[in-house]
Amino acid sequence: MSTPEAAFAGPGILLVLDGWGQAPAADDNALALAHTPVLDELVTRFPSTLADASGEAVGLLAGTVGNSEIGHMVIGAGRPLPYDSLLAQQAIDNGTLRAHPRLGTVLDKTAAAGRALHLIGLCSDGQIHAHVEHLSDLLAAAAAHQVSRVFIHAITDGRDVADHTSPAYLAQVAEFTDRAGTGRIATVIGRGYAMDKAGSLDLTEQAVALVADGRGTPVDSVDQAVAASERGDEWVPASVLTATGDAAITDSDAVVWFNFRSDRIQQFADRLIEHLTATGRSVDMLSLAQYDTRAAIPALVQRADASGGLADELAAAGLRSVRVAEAEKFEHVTYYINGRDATVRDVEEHVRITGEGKPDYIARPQMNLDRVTAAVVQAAGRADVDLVVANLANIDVVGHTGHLAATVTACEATDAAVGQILGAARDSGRWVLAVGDHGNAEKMTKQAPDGTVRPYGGHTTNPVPLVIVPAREIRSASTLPEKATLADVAPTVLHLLGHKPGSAMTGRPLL
Ligand SMILES: O=C(O)[C@H](O)COP(=O)(O)O
Ligand SMILES: [Mn+2]
Ligand SMILES: [Mn+2]
Repeated sequence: MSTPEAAFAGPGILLVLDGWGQAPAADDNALALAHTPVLDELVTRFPSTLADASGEAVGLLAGTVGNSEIGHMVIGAGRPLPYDSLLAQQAIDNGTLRAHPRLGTVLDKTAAAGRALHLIGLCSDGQIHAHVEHLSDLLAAAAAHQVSRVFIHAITDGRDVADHTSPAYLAQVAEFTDRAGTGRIATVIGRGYAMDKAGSLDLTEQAVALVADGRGTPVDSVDQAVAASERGDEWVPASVLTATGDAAITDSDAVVWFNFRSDRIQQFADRLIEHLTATGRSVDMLSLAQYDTRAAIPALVQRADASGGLADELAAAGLRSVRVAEAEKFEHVTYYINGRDATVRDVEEHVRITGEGKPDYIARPQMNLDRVTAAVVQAAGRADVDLVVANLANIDVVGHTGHLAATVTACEATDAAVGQILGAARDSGRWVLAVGDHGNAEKMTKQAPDGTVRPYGGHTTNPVPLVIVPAREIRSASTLPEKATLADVAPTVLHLLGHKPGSAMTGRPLL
């Protein structure tokens, strides 16, 4: 293998700009609207390309938007990884989900005892946490096993899909139950409550009380539940469908979670398990894919092996890395980039930046970026650190508000931070590889099914910029291939550090 051009070789910084996608300038492109002299110069002055960060290139179904988990996992693994959404869809398409022995056993037991099956999950087709159609397959399985009492506890989205679309998804659920001949929506609640992951247990407890004990506002219809929210689909208050009748979880019932992604449902699952145990209710519980809960829940779809990635290669080579991100993306530069592996290797240091109080992303789009930047600059100045891995969260996290002006400010704050980090890299003789993990802020509107164009804070299928800034100020003759994917990042990083890509990596060094 060739050695990297001298200007690039040596210690470096891998900088993930979360939600940094590429799209032509438009009046809903926050990145293009923002004044970003540093980012603009980066892509014109240094070797750069566009990398695929969505769909099959990273291990998702074709045409599926990227997300932070698969994005960071593929950046770390150096190869596409079949993600949980893809594995669930394959299991549905080839019939193995419906025929899963674990599911069959639980459904038979539930049917024989005349107990209820509770299906809990996010009802949208955002395909980041869940796909409402997966519910349809579980309903068919319940019907095949003659489970007659099936209660759906629907979580409304408005984040991975355009806001105010939840009535359409709930109508789709009603079609599924009609088709299967079993199941009724029993409760509705917004994901802001049911899928909090910031440890705000007061929110989670509302979802637990709703699903476990039927405590919520009585409503006559799902539309009434949705209309009661003053902050869109994410914040639909805990609502009980009176027409469905008592759907509280009783002893010996079964619960199946149909979100495939763990991060935002595990807090709810943990608290529900604890609440049921504390109140003497023993249930059979399954989840569509594996969750990182305190108590293990048997899963219907197993995770792909993500070992042999950057973390393993750095450890084998004895290369020290410092990981820096604020709380929102801390797991992404540690757990996910390490292949969903919670081991902290001897040569790794993890720096988690936390703010004070509850974050308000619209009022403070800067978040705690100044402290993230300071930590990166500090780590970059250390001679014993081979690689600094950092995530700048603002473009994505603020982008999710769907608030254009705040997102523009987030882009500008990120631009200034990148400028400081580039300065520190120059001072310490480091190269910088900057890359997005998926698109977000370059597209802040979306056309709803009814044709209206609405603010949209979710992710996109756009490619992401990938730039390599040399350690020394020279005019480099190097160019990057026209096409790249996130799988090329780890091989490139190892190459710049003077090492070969790992044998499990299928991506290639871009220089
Ligand atoms: O959970 C979220 O905030 C969004 O649904 C997905 O965003 P992420 O993939 O960037 O976490
Ligand atoms: Mn992300
Ligand atoms: Mn995101």
